[in-house]
Parts: sequence; structure tokens; C-alpha cells
Amino acid sequence: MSNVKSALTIAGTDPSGGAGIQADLKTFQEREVYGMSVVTSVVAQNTTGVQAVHHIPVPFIEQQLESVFSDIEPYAVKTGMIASEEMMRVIARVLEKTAAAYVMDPVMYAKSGHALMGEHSRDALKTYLVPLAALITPNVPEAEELTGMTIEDETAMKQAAKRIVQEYGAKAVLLKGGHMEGHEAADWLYDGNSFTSYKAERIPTKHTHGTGCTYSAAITAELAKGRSLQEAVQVGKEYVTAAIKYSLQLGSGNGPTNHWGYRLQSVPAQGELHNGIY
Ligand SMILES: Nc1ncnc2c1ncn2[C@@H]1O[C@H](COP(=O)(O)OP(=O)(O)O)[C@@H](O)[C@H]1O
Ligand SMILES: Cc1ncc(COP(=O)(O)OP(=O)(O)O)c(N)n1
Repeated sequence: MSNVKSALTIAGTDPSGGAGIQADLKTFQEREVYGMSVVTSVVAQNTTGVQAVHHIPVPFIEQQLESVFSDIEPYAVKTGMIASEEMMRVIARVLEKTAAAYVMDPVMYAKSGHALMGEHSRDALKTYLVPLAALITPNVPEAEELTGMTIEDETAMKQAAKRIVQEYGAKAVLLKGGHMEGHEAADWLYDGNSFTSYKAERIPTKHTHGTGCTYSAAITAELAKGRSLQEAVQVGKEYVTAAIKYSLQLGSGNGPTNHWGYRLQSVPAQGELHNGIY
């Protein structure tokens, strides 16, 4: 296996560059790992929402996976949008055979509310992919879908995380608190033994397109570099918080995260932002 640390994302696309594979590859690049991608669905979307979806035929997803894995074995893999049970089965067959750390972002909806996973595929996600994952990163609505629980406070967040590990066989769960109320954006990691919280000040912005993709991709990149799960989540949290803090006023909806945000934190105060970005 090459010493070059590489990460693979298996996910849908966003031609406006804020979410999906485009966000994942930007994150991999910024976190200094070699990024690769397998496309599951081509999504016509932008900062205002999803306009249309074209699913890649399952045999062609299989072909892309074969092209990558027969040539470059990734150190870590993340999955994002996987729309159907058939896609999940093909992806699971490949992930069963790899030693790569696997991070699953169980993407069900875009922030606009558009469904990105078929309703009937949620059980299949639990059957085929959850048991293979080193980490699952649901937001609160996704954790509610997975567990059937109503999650309104941190106690319920922790109960849901525990249930996903104990009942569905996940190795670890990071339940993200972006959808909760309060002055902190608090996420809870449960690794089967104990809980760790990752908290940051809630930033008052509507420009949060692609936050979940950015976060899980940053964690995946850090796992590819050999960091522990706790360290990888810590770096991921710092990365996504900075990406939200410096998020971009692009488009007429929810603007995207800024992948230079992490670097900007350590730069002394500047005057004009260059190109509105850094
Ligand atoms: N306004 C915000 N300020 C700071 N952190 C946020 C904000 N919104 C979300 N986050 C953080 O961004 C990450 C992604 O969370 P979340 O929005 O829950 O996921 P998703 O994008 O999958 O819906 C989490 O770490 C969450 O705490
Ligand atoms: C192709 C694709 N995958 C995932 C998402 C969801 O992205 P996420 O980071 O959870 O947040 P939003 O951008 O939906 O706010 C997506 N939109 N497209």
C-alpha cells in the first residue's frame, strides 16, 4: 500500500459546489489527503434547493468502485447520498473487503427538505452499511428516522446515539446538534463505552449549505492520516466551525461553507477579504 494518504467519497454531486462530492473533495484537499470519488447520483441543486436528481445505474457504480479499489486502496472511505437499497448492497460488498476506516454520513434530506434517500431504503442502511462503519454521523432528524425517537434535548441525543450503537451494531456514533436550539452547537460522540461532547458557539448565519458533508469529510481525512477517532472528530469540529464562521454569501439561498475558514483563524485580522474568500 502506498504511503500517500488517500480518502474516497462515495456520494451524490452538487454542481454549485457546496455539498456532496464537491464539498468532500475540497475538504480532503484542504486536509492534505489525496481525494477520490465515486458518484452515486447526479443532483441538480444549488443554494436554494434541489431541482432534479439523476441516479447512476447500479452496475456503473459498481464499475467505478472496481476502478478505484483495483488500483488505489484508500486509507479511509466516507459515504454520503446513497439513494437506494440496490446501491447500498453493492457498496457494502466492497466495504466488507477493505481495511479502510469507513465513515457513514446517513444523508436522507437536503436542508431544503428534498429527500435524497428513498424512504424504503432506511432499513437497508441499517442492515447493510451501519454494521460496517467505524463512525456514523447523523444529524438530529436523521437520528430520529433511524431510531424512531423524538430528540429534543441532550439527554435524548445521548440515548439515541447509544441505541444506534447497541441495537444496530454501529461502532461509534457522532450525533450532530446543528438542528437543536441554543447558543452552542453541541455534538455527542458515543464509542460504545463513553460519551465525548464537541461544542462550539452557534454562529448566527443562514449560510450552512454543506456543513454535514464538510464535517464528515474532515473526519474521514483525519482518520486516513491515522488520527484516533476522538482526535479526528475534534479536528473535524474545528474545521467545520471555521468553515461556517467564514461561510460565503454566494447564491440567493443558504450559501456554502468556506474551506479556507480553518486557515483564516490563525491569520492576523486583515482588511478587505481577498475575492470575498480570504
Ligand atoms: N450555526 C451554526 N454554528 C456553529 N456550528 C454549527 C451551526 N450549524 C451547524 N453547526 C455544526 O455543524 C456541524 C453539522 O451539523 P448539522 O447542521 O447538525 O448537520 P447537517 O448539515 O448534516 O444537517 C455540527 O458540528 C453542528 O454542530
Ligand atoms: C449530493 C448531496 N449530498 C448531501 C447533501 C446534504 O448536505 P449537508 O451537508 O447535510 O447539508 P445541506 O447542504 O443539505 O444543508 C446534499 N445537499 N447533496
